[in-house]
Amino acid sequence: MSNVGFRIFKKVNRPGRELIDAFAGLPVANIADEMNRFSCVAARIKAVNKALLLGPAFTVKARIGDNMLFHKALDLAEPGDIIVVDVQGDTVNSVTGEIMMRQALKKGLGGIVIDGAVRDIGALREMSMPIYAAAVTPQGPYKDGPGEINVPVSIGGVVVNPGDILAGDADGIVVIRPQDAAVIAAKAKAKQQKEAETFKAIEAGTLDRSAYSDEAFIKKGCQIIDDFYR
Ligand SMILES: O=C([O-])CC(=O)C(=O)O
Ligand SMILES: [Mg+2]
Repeated sequence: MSNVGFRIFKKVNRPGRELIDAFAGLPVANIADEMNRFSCVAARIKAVNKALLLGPAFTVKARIGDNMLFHKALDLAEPGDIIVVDVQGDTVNSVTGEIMMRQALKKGLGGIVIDGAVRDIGALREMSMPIYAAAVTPQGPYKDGPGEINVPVSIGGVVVNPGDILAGDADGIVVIRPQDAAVIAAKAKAKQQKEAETFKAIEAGTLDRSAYSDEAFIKKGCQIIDDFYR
């Protein structure tokens, strides 16, 4: 493929729905913990509404301030897909709004993630489809291209390949490679169950706090002073 920067790959190697659904109901924080606390999209990319994100990535590399390729992705993406838009973090121009998001909703897309800005935020906040973005501005997009569809992109410091699994909640988004997904989902589920037991122990007053005892701190070299600061 020679026309780097202006090309469209129509096919995405999507993981099976069963593999994706293994993450349903798991807090994103627990999933990320089981990836050694890596692979989370930068905190500036936030949920616009309360809808939970889970699905395979359909990627767009957009020219700054331009959404021609994003519009094309709306036509090419399949129900359940998450359109991931890399505009290099630029927030001077919004690259989507209510008209486009109504089309995404109508198509049954899994969600939209933009390392950039949106507009028509009042309507987007009320939508049942998950939308994540870095900023809001009324200043709209141009529609000229170039750009690319379904190549690896970078959003919030994380590489996203077409077909990677994205999971998002109020905390943010984690990106999972399909080949690692089964193991990570199993570990995250076990962690969630362990946390449920921790919550019960907190209520029962039986939670083991020995890791934070005075002895544990002294062993680390901490000075513990039974007096006022003066
Ligand atoms: O003009 C655009 O392409 C973005 C927008 O506001 C909309 O989709 O409503
Ligand atoms: Mg609009």
